[in-house]
Amino acid sequence: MDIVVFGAGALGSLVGGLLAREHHVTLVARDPHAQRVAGQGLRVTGELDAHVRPRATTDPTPDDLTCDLALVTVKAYDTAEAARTLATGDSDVVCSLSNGLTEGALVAELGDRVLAGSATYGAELVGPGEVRCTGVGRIHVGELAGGESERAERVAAAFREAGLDCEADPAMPRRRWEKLAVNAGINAVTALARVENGALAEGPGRDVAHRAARETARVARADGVDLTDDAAVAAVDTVVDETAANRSSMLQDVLSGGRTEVDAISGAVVDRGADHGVATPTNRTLAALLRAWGADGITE
Ligand SMILES: NC(=O)c1ccc[n+]([C@@H]2O[C@H](COP(=O)([O-])OP(=O)(O)OC[C@H]3O[C@@H](n4cnc5c(N)ncnc54)[C@H](O)[C@@H]3O)[C@@H](O)[C@H]2O)c1
Ligand SMILES: CC(C)(CO)[C@@H](O)C(=O)[O-]
Repeated sequence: MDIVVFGAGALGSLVGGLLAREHHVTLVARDPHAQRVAGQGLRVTGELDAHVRPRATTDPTPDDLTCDLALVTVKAYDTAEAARTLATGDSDVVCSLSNGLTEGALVAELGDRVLAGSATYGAELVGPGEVRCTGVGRIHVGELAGGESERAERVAAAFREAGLDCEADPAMPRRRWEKLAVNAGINAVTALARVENGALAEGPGRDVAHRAARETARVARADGVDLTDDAAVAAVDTVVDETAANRSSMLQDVLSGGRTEVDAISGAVVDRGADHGVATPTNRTLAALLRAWGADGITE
């Protein structure tokens, strides 16, 4: 398969690097990472080990972006720009692995080429040309509206050929909303309280994370997705348990003084809730506090 990975930072370099063992992969990345990959290849270290030579570019032409599959692995807030650039090429299928609700920005530019995706692999960019796998997870792909899908099966088979754990999921809408509930609960609370995920196993943070997840489930149901409050809360508890020692991606963003994905996570729950007349006071408060930090944030 001809595969473009748009936004090859941590996750995109890991997934793109592993796919390059079997497929023709182009990484769209930024320098100095792109330059190092183009010159010396990409090393995958940590829980997996590979040295591969995908193509890498910072400034893709429409020809570079013409492919069987474009994977979008930018931070959620860069999705709209990625979609505009991808629209200059001719990709058969486009699939985002970013956290948060990003499909609106993709569909606006790329229409029905867009598939939903999610990834639970863990990745850190160690430095130019090297990505560390911090957790072997699983990738799911499927139609935005759900249902069986030949093209999602094709994508999943191509991932498996390259040795990645990947399944086509006919219930992607539910999977994505459940992941949103997890991120709305864990990411926002750990980023604001400055605690590891495991701190939400008990105490006041747990209660706030549960409230945020229950609100997300209510909005999901108003959106036509069958996600119960109990299932959303159970998903938060499972991830807290399985990733107790992790610093969530949003906590890492706050600690490094970077921009957070608040708009696509807590903010998306609030906005979608407002569309359906569902009150989301906990997510509204979390989003406001994260935005207050983002406007004037102290990192020490
Ligand atoms: N890192 C993980 O373990 C992990 C796991 C699951 C999901 N995610 C999600 O995946 C997404 C990406 O996360 P990440 O940790 O890889 O972030 P990251 O910041 O390491 O990677 C994103 C990369 O996209 C690049 N980029 C953005 N716009 C670009 C453009 N126009 N041209 C070229 N490059 C561009 C950035 O420079 C950056 O290197 C996020 O939504 C995150 O929540 C990450
Ligand atoms: C699953 C998760 C919450 C684990 O830290 C992760 O999605 C994150 O950090 O964004």
